[in-house]
Amino acid sequence: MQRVVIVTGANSGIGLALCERLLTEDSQLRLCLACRNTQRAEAARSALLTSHTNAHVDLLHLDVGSVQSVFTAAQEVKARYSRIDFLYLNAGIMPNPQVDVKAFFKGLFSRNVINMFATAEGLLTQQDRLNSDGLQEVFATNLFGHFLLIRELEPLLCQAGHTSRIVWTSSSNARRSAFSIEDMQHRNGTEPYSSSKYASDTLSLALNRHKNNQGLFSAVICPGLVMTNLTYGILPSFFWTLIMPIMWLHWLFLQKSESLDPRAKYHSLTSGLGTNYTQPRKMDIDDEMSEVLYSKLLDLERVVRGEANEGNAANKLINST
Ligand SMILES: NC(=O)C1=CN([C@@H]2O[C@H](COP(=O)(O)OP(=O)(O)OC[C@H]3O[C@@H](n4cnc5c(N)ncnc54)[C@H](OP(=O)(O)O)[C@@H]3O)[C@@H](O)[C@H]2O)C=CC1
Ligand SMILES: CC(C)CCC[C@@H](C)[C@H]1CC[C@H]2C3=C(CC[C@]12C)[C@@]1(C)CCC(=O)[C@@H](C)[C@@H]1CC3
Repeated sequence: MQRVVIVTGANSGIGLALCERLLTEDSQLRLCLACRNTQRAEAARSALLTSHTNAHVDLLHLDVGSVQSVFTAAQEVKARYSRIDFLYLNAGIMPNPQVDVKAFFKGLFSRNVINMFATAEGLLTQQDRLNSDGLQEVFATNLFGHFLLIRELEPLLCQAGHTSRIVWTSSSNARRSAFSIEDMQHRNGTEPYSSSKYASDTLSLALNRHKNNQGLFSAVICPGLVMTNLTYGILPSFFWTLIMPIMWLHWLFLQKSESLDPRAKYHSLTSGLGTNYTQPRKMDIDDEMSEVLYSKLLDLERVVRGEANEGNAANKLINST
């Protein structure tokens, strides 16, 4: 049977590379590129069709950072497909990133140096802002929009006798200490990216707990360091070329299909001999917090649904979460 796969943020970087790979693995796929920018999405579709001439590649307009766009896109998906086999939640942003150069040089001569290169711990801050729904933009894009999308698509994802998978593109930058359940949108901190990625790890656990019995399974992957628009937004490309000899240890990907552990994040790594492999590592998450996050996201969902029906008023949202 033709498998239906949806990829958010599919028009560039990891999302586009993933689509290439998926079509190489299974040319019969029904692949749907869920993107916010129609022009870039069409360019990505053309590029994919150049290398896979007979592929079925659909486009879907989706701004995952906008509640209304998620609702509209989900309606469209439900009209087009009768089920979803894979939903890759890959779209992500890291706005206005700043690298703390002083912390870098300090870290370079500390015992934490390997970890620093792998996770950017203590090095990266961002400037977040409120979006037009009154939500923090990084939270809305990297986490909440995807959560709403899952909720809207549950009829297609949770079907009797059928297994569907969700795959989150997380990050080694996800850190427990950057996330607070009292401030899940990260209004008061300077590491919204790390917080949102930690929240997606935690949410994945809760989704497994609530949805496995309905045939829906969630997994978290961690692509390592990949040269994309996101990384070029952090530092210019010549810099990356300069530090490449050091960074090659944290290089790209190989995913094997295996039975996935809901508490593990699947890291893409490269051995000293240049072989790519995937390694599951236990995530620093706990059941209780994942449950609280899940129910807080459901509360927020109720609020935005109320807002969407009334068609307005960001302020209520700001005050209620
Ligand atoms: N590059 C890296 O080293 C790492 C990346 N990641 C994660 O990988 C994922 C992909 O990022 P990457 O490929 O690196 O970066 P890119 O910037 O190349 O890709 C990000 C994609 O997400 C899309 N996107 C952003 N905001 C929205 C939105 N509101 N609605 C819909 N689509 C949106 C972008 O679309 P548009 O073109 O319109 O901006 C783009 O297609 C992210 O989740 C990132 O956090 C994780 C670890 C490391
Ligand atoms: C002299 C320079 C100012 C310092 C460069 C330090 C590098 C070790 C970091 C700079 C950007 C970092 C980074 C990541 C890891 C550490 C750095 C390469 C990530 C790969 C961490 C995981 C992610 O999600 C990526 C988006 C990060 C990209 C930036």
